[in-house]
Amino acid sequence: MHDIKVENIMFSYDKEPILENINMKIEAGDFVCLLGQSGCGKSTFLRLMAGLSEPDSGTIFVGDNPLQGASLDRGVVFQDYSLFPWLTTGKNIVLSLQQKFKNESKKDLKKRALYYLKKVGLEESTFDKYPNELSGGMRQRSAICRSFALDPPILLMDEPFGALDAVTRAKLQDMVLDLWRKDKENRKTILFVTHDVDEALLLSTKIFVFGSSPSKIIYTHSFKDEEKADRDSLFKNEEALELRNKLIHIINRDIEEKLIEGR
Ligand SMILES: Nc1ncnc2c1ncn2[C@@H]1O[C@H](COP(=O)(O)OP(=O)(O)OP(=O)(O)O)[C@@H](O)[C@H]1O
Repeated sequence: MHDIKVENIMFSYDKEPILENINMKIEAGDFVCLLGQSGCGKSTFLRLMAGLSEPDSGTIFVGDNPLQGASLDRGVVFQDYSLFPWLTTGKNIVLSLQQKFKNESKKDLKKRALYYLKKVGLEESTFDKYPNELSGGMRQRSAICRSFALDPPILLMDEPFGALDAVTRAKLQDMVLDLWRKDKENRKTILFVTHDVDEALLLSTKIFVFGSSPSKIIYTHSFKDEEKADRDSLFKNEEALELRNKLIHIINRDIEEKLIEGR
């Protein structure tokens, strides 16, 4: 369990600056939501966190160690489910587990996969089904199942529920919150990209709002434990409503400023 420190990260694509001077402090066990308008660089930042790209300058520390490349310590869930279509769901999960739990037998890995399939609300029979035989929600549950079964201390989630209908989305939000909360001793640090303010308010212990062109952090909010609203109280709690309006205002202002700049 390690804190994460992001120091002065700069990143550009083909000399086009995307991220400018990103600084963050994240405590181990935080549920962090990264908010911001479309195209501002949230996914780019998550790719840096995953070690899939390198910053032009600056350093990300996990504990005392500068982050270098991809690692099984950081699991990733993307919006597009990222399951190989030619393998059954079970084989997809076991294949990933084999990389981490090298000494475990296939039987034990299957047992582990089935345990987590149940945890994410999927039937055992899902194990033998191909991804195209599952609904979008079931595929995303499978991808989340794989990530939790791998048990990384840090989980990076890039708009994992963006493609789902509202009801499935709400169910999966509750499921991830539940999985994160229950693991009290060893709570994962989650970095979750979304452009949905309500989703961020429901899930996060900490919110970073990314501005655009090039992206800087334009607002940060940390919740104290007692402030945290749940789904039932979210829209009844005045402070949460005030924060919601503030976040929407900050993001809209950022969009308007970008439109004015582009004129
Ligand atoms: N591989 C790439 N090559 C060049 N430019 C890229 C590449 N990937 C992303 N970009 C650009 O970088 C900027 C940031 O993109 P990014 O996907 O990180 O934004 P985002 O905030 O995650 O957006 P969204 O919420 O729409 O997913 C955008 O202008 C995008 O067009």
